[in-house]
Amino acid sequence: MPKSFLDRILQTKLEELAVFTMPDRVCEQQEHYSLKKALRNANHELGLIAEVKQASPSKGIFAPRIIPARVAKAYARAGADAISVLTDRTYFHGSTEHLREVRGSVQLPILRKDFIIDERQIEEADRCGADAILLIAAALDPLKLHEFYLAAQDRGLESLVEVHCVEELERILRMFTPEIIGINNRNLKTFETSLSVTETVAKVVPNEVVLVSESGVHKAQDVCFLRDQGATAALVGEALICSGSPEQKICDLFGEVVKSNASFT
Ligand SMILES: O=P(O)(O)OC[C@@H](O)[C@@H](O)c1c[nH]c2ccccc12
Repeated sequence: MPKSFLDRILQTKLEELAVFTMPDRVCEQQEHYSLKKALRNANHELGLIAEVKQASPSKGIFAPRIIPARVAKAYARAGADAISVLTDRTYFHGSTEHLREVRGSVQLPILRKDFIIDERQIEEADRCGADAILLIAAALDPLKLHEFYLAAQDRGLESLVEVHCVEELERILRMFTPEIIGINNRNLKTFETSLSVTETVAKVVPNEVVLVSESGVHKAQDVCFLRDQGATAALVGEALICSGSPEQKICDLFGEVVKSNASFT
């Protein structure tokens, strides 16, 4: 059997973690912002986590010259409820530096987007200014995932638990009920996206959970569709970054801000 792409990414992570050094704290951290509360109290009819993303394994580098802090400020001005920052260097050209820069530029919850397989990465996220971390069900067994979820909680960090299919979700739900569940519309083998993944998996997500639909959102109809499936929020990267004007694109996709509580500096 050829190794799956996720296996390759996880192998690289292991190698990187072998030479890991813990960074200093970004600043005397104030209280964490709550991702869950921000999404429940969204500025648009569907919440938005806007992602700072320069590259992906399927597309290569599509935004070589973005300035993360500047992009994050534009997202905040347009009414994004939270910011996701990719920190994986090898496959997504991100970095924890981006996380620090974004932390210094917006007063919104920040999600650290990476492949977390070691508790040290949770402390690192905290030190670099994140408010939440991503935990990928396909990368962790449910026991480990729950352990990391609790470790994050101990630090005041929330977790977005990402699944790709009903089976993955059911395995997690047998163990515990996460407060925020992300359904990734991207097939990790083919990299194709289909919002029908959210349509199928959303039916199994308990009502009280904050449901985030991730990847493959490009049009205003996509946003309407996801709202109809019961999503609380969408996580959007490429469509915003590649648009040339993230502010305009957010307005095109999400419409008018229905309630302005965005704060930014
Ligand atoms: O650029 P898109 O199609 O809007 O997707 C954003 C986000 O969902 C995607 O970057 C993502 C979802 N889950 C991940 C896990 C690791 C790395 C990246 C991701």
